[in-house]
Amino acid sequence: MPRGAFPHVKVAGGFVFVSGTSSRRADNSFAGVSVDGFGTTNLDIRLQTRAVIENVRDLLRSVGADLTDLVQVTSYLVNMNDFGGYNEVWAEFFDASGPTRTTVAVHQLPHPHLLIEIQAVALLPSGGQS
Ligand SMILES: O=C(O)C/C=C/C(=O)C(=O)O
Repeated sequence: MPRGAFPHVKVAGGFVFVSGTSSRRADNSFAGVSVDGFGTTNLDIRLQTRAVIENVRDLLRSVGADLTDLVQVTSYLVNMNDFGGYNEVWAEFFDASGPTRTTVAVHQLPHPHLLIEIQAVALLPSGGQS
């Protein structure tokens, strides 16, 4: 469920628009977040990036598209020091034939445990024709 009055995904004009997506799971916990025996919270950019891309993939599949249909991605990192780990996991899913990409660092994301959020646009495989 979105945490506000907006959809996770919207189809318009043959394109699929995916709202800012995090590593949030259905139970509202986050992938890539763990708390050790001392109560210290550890955030993992690789696990979060993988979960975010998989969440985007699930949203695309819910409207008949997939990661291969992505044309444009904007990634928001809280810390550009995470760029290496993020980029490494990105390469597990995409190569230079994948979507155009812009990566920026932002001051904050909607939850303090989030290191990354991704917003994306895909072209419906059918071009919107049914
Ligand atoms: O909170 C999330 O899991 C994903 C982020 C959502 C937004 O960017 C938003 O609420 O606008």
